[in-house]
Amino acid sequence: MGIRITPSILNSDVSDLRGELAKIAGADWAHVDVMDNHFVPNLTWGLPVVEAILPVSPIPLDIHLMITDADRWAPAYAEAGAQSVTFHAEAAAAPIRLAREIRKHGARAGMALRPASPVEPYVELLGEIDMLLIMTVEPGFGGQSFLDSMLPKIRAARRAVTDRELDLWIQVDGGISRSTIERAADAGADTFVAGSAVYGAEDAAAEVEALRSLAQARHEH
Ligand SMILES: O=C(CO)[C@@H](O)[C@H](O)COP(=O)(O)O
Repeated sequence: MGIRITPSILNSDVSDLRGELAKIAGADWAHVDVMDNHFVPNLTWGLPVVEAILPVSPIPLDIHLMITDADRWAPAYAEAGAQSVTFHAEAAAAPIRLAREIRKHGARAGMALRPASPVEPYVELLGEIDMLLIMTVEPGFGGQSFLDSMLPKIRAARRAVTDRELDLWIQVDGGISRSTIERAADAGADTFVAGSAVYGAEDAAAEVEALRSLAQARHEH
């Protein structure tokens, strides 16, 4: 199973996004949190900022939409050139149609679940998406503690993927660091968002590699 490290730029120095993206050139994707102050109590950036950083990013962009009107906005991020676009299951009125539309524009389609949302109601939908994002903190802010209570959900998702022989990545987001990534990898996650762990480190590039080795070692275990 492949491992992907996808650092979140939420807690980077946003006055220098180009420079901050350059620091994580060795990662797989840059994770970009779009928040609308409705779905979550925080406001970040939207399509114009994503369009501005797409051409200067050394790695593909992974867009995580924490917005209420996902059906309206998600396809535009795919059309702009994001490699992956993730909407929240709780926010999408027509998740299957939306996933198909994202894919039609050439991007990978992701679906995210808040901590309170179980995976079971969505298992029949997994064949329509490329990635399931399991939030391991309450969405909205970086720097929170990893919720160990999400481990059974990650395990349940991994079981569903294995049973159905799906080619689906399981991404975890929130509180991922050197001290939590192994637990998430053991439970079945293969794609890891890390915000403050990477941008709070002395050497962001080295931190990406440290996280990658820890997760890789668990999967080879
Ligand atoms: O989506 C979010 C927060 O809602 C994340 O992507 C955070 O940016 C992760 O930050 P850390 O928990 O790793 O500091």
